[in-house]
Amino acid sequence: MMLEVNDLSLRFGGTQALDGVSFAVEKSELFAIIGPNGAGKTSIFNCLSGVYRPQSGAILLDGTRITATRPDGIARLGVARMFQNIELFDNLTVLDNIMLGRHIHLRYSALEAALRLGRARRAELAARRFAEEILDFLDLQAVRRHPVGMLPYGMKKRVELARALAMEPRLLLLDEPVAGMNTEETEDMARAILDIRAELSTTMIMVEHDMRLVMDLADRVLVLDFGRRIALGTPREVQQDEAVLRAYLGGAAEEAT
Ligand SMILES: Nc1ncnc2c1ncn2[C@@H]1O[C@H](COP(=O)(O)OP(=O)(O)OP(=O)(O)O)[C@@H](O)[C@H]1O
Repeated sequence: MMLEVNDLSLRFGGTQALDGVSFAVEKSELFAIIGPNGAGKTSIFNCLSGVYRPQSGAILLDGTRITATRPDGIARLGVARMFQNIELFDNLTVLDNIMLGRHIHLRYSALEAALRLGRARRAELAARRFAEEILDFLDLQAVRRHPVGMLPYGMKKRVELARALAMEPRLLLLDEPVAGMNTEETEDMARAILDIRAELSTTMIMVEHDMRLVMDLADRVLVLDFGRRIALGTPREVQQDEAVLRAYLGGAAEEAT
């Protein structure tokens, strides 16, 4: 298993955000986490990326315990996150935003960087080549020199995805990747996610409210309600699960069936 989450609990004062949640994600899997508002989805992402520290339980990435690792350490271990709210630099170009995502891979000393010699120069060139590949891969070449602030919403999200991919993550966290998108933008994003899985074999965990997208794309789905795991299985399995239907009574899960 590439990721193991064992008996994770997280509390905020009187609120039990996560209550003994366990699941495991296989390498190259596209894993989804769903649940009604306040179910604990974002809390899991925040634990996985080191933003929150759970009171109990363990998170293992390729066997290494990362439960108490800080966000920068987790990023360096290869966990990248595409945020729900766009966190790009509006005044910088698409290419520069993507290059920034790459900087944690450029491990050279300040002196080398200043002199732009040897290792630094080679690393910079490799980063540039890789950024170009990602621009091709996500069909962003036409806007590479455009300031991100000028782009339409759907394309900004694609740049955000490109920046996360630039870290060559072994685990990519997608935080509501199609929130606020129209039908066409949603289809583009779905295709990009499928391309990433098919061609890069990146392991992905997606939190998403769009049931149709989750059911179409995910290999397996974890369903949370009030911080507890109520179901885990294939999209077909969770859609037929009694507890899931109850949690979503009158909600999106029924629409998707
Ligand atoms: N920083 C925090 N301080 C206090 N309570 C929090 C904090 N973060 C989350 N919570 C609480 O923990 C519970 C789970 O929240 P979380 O954001 O993980 O749910 P969610 O499933 O992502 O919800 P949504 O679908 O609305 O984004 C909620 O009751 C929420 O109010």
